[in-house]
Amino acid sequence: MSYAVKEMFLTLQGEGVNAGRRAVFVRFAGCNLWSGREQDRASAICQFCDTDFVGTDGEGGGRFADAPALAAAAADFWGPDHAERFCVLTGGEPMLQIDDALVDALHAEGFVIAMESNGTLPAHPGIDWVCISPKAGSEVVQRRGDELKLVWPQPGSDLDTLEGWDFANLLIQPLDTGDAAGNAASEAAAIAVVMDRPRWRLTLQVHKRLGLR
Ligand SMILES: C[S@@+](CC[C@H](N)C(=O)[O-])C[C@H]1O[C@@H](n2cnc3c(N)ncnc32)[C@H](O)[C@@H]1O
Ligand SMILES: Nc1nc2[nH]cc(C(=O)O)c2c(=O)[nH]1
Ligand code: SF4
Ligand SMILES: [Mg+2]
Repeated sequence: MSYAVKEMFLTLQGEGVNAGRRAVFVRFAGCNLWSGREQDRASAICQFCDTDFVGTDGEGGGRFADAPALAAAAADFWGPDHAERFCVLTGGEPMLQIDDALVDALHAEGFVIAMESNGTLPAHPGIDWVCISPKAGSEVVQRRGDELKLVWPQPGSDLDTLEGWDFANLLIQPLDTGDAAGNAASEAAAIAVVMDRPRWRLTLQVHKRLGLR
């Protein structure tokens, strides 16, 4: 199978339990909860997306003919050292494209594989770190994993229900509204959740604060 990748880059994981870790990001093109076109945003299931995942024209992006080609490109971004190789598969919705061949090829290059998914498709069992970020109004089938990362506030999502799922870490991530006042309100709302429910921890998108990708 070939893979449509919007962009690929080396950075720090900015979110979640692995925040601060050196990582190659592979951003797959396409999502099942929004077309990615601004004119469709208001009618999409997921309306707050902060990401351009349309097409394959980003830096490091392209159509990769097969899994070894994609994995070799990720290894090039990491560099020759094999120690601690870590990649994050995101998008868009990465589970639309991740398959056995890709997981095997990334493992063969020595990568620990993390994934950021909306959970509407089952996670590939070979993924080493599964992060699920549920979206209100979607049917989440992947109800177990390493971290559940809820963007907040999110009308229609129920914290009690999510606490019943099988995740090792429960994280609240303030909604990036695109403006300072909105972001301050999101942060206050997220802090209030943690103060009220000690099972949850605050996670911030630190790459945005640091000016990283
Ligand atoms: C762009 S998504 C791609 C992966 C997958 N489609 C998903 O939604 O989990 C990556 C992460 O960014 C989060 N995210 C998207 N838009 C956001 C926003 N405006 N504010 C905060 N987090 C956001 C998502 O919830 C997800 O955890
Ligand atoms: N640095 C950095 N960390 C991230 N963690 C999750 C991201 C994503 O868009 O999936 C992301 C991203 O876009 N950049
Ligand atoms: S599910 Fe993820 S990639 Fe798709 S629109 Fe929502 S945040 Fe963006
Ligand atoms: Mg992002």
